[in-house]
Order: sequence, then C-alpha cells, then structure tokens
Amino acid sequence: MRRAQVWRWQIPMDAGVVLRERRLKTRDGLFLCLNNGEREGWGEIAPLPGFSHETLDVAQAELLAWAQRWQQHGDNNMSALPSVAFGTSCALAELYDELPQTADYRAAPLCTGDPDALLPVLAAMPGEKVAKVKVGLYEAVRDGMVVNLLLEAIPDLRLRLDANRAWTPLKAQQFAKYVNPAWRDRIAFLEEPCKTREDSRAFARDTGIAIAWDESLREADFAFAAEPGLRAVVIKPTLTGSLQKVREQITTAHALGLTAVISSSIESSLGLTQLARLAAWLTPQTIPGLDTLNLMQAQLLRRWPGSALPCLEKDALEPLL
Ligand SMILES: O=C(O)CCC(=O)c1ccccc1C(=O)O
Ligand SMILES: [Mg+2]
Repeated sequence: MRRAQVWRWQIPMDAGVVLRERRLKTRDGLFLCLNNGEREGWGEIAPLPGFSHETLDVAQAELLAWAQRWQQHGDNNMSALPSVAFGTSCALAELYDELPQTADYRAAPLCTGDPDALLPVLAAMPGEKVAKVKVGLYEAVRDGMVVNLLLEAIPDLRLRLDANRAWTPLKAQQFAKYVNPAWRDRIAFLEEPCKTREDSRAFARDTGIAIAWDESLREADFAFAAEPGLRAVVIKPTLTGSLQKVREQITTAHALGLTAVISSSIESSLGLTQLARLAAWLTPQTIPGLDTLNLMQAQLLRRWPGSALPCLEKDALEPLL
C-alpha cells in the first residue's frame, strides 16, 4: 500500500540574513513522506527566493499532484521544477534504500563579516581546514585584508571565496593585488568573481587565482568544460533537480578533472543532513558547503549532529495531504 503525505513549514531566520539584496525573514518549504509497506522515505522541497525560478506556491501545487499520482498509480516521473524533482527523488531514494546513511558532517565554516569570529572555529576544526568567505560585500581592499589575515593566522588553512559576481574587473584586480602572492595557491577557488564569465576567466588568467562556477551552472548557455584557471563547480541540488541529474553533473565534473562541491540552498536540517549523505556518497574527497543551519532559529525533524538549535517535530508542520 502506497501512502504519500505532504506538510508545509516555516522557520524563522536569524536577524540579518540577506539574499540578493533582500532580507530573508523566514525559510519556507515542504516535506514529502512516502510509505510503502514497512518502508519510508522523506524529501524536502524548498525553493530558495531569489535563486529558484519556481515559487513555493507553484512548487506546492506540483508536489501535491505528483504525490497523488504516486500514491494512486506509482508514477514516479520527475517534475521539471528543480526543487520538486530534488525532494521527490530524495524521498524515493530513501524509500528504496538508495541514499546511503553515512554522512559527511564536516561543513566549510562560512564567514560573512567578522574574520575574528572564525579563528576559534578553525582552530578547533579537525583534519583538513577549509573555510568559505563571502567577498564583494564591502570594499575589495577590506576583502583582501580579511583573506590575508586568515591565511597568515592559520598556516594550514585553505579558503574558498565567493564574490557572487559582485566585482567589476577593476575591483577584482584591486582585491587580487592585496592578497599576498605567496598565499594565492591557498585560495582553493573564488566563486564567480565578476559579472560575466568572460571577465571571471580573465581574472583567473591574470591573477593565477583559481575560480569556480556556481550561478553559471543555471544559465541556459552553460556547458561543463575544463578551462584554464577553472578548478571547481558548486552544485546546489535544490536548484539543480533530481538526484539523477545531480549525479550526472558530478560525474561530468569529475571526468573533466574539476572538483564538485555539494552546497546548501539553505535547506532545513532535514534537507541539510540529506545533502551531507549525498556528499559522503558522491564527493567523498571534498568538504561540502553546508554551513547554513545557523542562519535559522530551529531544526526540523532530523538533527544535525552537534547543533544546539531546538529541533521541532511533526506537530510544528502544517499537513496538506
Ligand atoms: O556554499 C556554501 O558553503 C554555503 C551556501 C552558499 O554560500 C549559498 C547559499 C544559498 C544561496 C547562495 C549561496 C552562495 O553560494 O552564494
Ligand atoms: Mg556561490
């Protein structure tokens, strides 16, 4: 007997979470639970405002129709909406034991403002030390100082930087000029330095700082290719689509010699722990970019190990199906 259930949820965010120039006051999403006899599988469907093309209401209508078709006929065709395809494919994968339980709960700690706050976190980080710093929010020279400070303070640290296409070629140059040349190879990569891919490629060529594509993966004319200066691709499954599509992208990236970094679209703890399992399974050599739980005020249903945030249970969800 197949049974599908759907819930809607909302979690208050920490004050001051800003995405693409707008404040994100709450994170809103849906859970799907599939049962078949003794088996059970969960998935999260949470389009990210400013990043996903589908709204939550559109995703909800599509998910409810999908869940009813699955329950009545066992249909498991994938939705064209990335968030719905990702969540339904995760639920099916859990149901059929295709998503391994082992997880990679290392998360590259995220620094959006104060580098001093990051130092004790990094000092306590066992094994490979990798952190991610958002750049392009303040002056390029300040970004350069923050990067120098961190790399000088912690000799075995490697940094991932993310400019989210904020820089003109001039600003990007100003940043690069400020970073001690001896430390440039400890920048694992800089995501999307400039507004255009062409300018970002030129930045990599001119500075020797490796770059990564993130936003580019979601552009219609993007194709995976090895290019000089390109080291990594950032894969955000909620914005990508089905597990199958995520796996194909990772396989393609690896075949080209690129690092694939599984990364958060600010999922709840349920979705984040599934991403940690995906990372342990598909990108075992690479620390995933999942340090976003602390942007929220609560966890949902499944706990991220070691998190002190309260964990809300089923009664906090609004049942829809
Ligand atoms: O990649 C990470 O380490 C954290 C996730 C992250 O930075 C992010 C999360 C949601 C939306 C956009 C971004 C981004 O890469 O800018
Ligand atoms: Mg990015």
